[in-house]
Amino acid sequence: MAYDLDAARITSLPDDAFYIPNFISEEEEQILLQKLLHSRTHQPNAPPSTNLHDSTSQLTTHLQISSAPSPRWTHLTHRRLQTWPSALTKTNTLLSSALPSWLTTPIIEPRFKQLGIFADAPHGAPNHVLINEYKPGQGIMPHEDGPAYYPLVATVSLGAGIVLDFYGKDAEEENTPTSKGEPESELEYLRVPRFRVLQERRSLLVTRGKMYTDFLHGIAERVVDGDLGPETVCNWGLLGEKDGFLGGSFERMTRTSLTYRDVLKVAKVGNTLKFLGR
Ligand SMILES: O=C(O)CCC(=O)C(=O)O
Ligand SMILES: [Fe+2]
Repeated sequence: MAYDLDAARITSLPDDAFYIPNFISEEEEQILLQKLLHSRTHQPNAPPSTNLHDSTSQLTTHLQISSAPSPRWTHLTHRRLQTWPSALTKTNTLLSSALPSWLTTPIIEPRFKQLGIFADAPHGAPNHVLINEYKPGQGIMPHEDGPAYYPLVATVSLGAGIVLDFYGKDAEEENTPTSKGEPESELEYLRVPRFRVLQERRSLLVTRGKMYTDFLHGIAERVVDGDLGPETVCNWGLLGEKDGFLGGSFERMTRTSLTYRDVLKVAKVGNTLKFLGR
């Protein structure tokens, strides 16, 4: 399949954001979800994989033991998370290690390559993937991804749709009081998103440049995403299957995101082991 990045531009957003529906097939989505289903919860001393047919997991298990922390599910209060190939160090450095093939093919190779989205990134390709899983009612607080990464995130959504909210960084300007009178705390202010992007399952969302550096992004803790339409959803015209959203709302289901990034600082694991061995 050939992709035309410019046709995918979300023109109502500041530079730059792109949306491609049906970026992966249903079969590819199922393979990825199966991989994640069989990942165990993070246990520092977990025994190696016994799945003899799974050479990827054997290889990564070997790498985990010899080098990096185990990238299995870590449970947070509001979602659970995997970090591949490993979490960054305290100085935002990635210990160099290949991504497993199920995260690489076909998403990075050949599709990101065809789109050229990481062509200008320092490593020419993503070297890091965060996987977040959200059950209905779960979300992620407005935040920015920060300077550890080249300012571009490519997100593939699995399992279900979800609305991603973007907020201006200037809190004063963006916040509106939820009630009249003196707010007791900052929490009394309800942040109103400046932009909303509906990410369908199997879609790709790319944000870079100003969209990366000048805005916060978050996912509201809701069980229903509502108020959906051409006026309120920035990528409405680019959606693959609008029919499911014409009623103006949908019930959340479990949604998993793969967020691909290029970590700027990379250390060779060999050097690190030498350093640790001293
Ligand atoms: O799940 C998403 O689409 C957003 C995840 C996110 O913002 C992050 O991991 O930094
Ligand atoms: Fe983020």
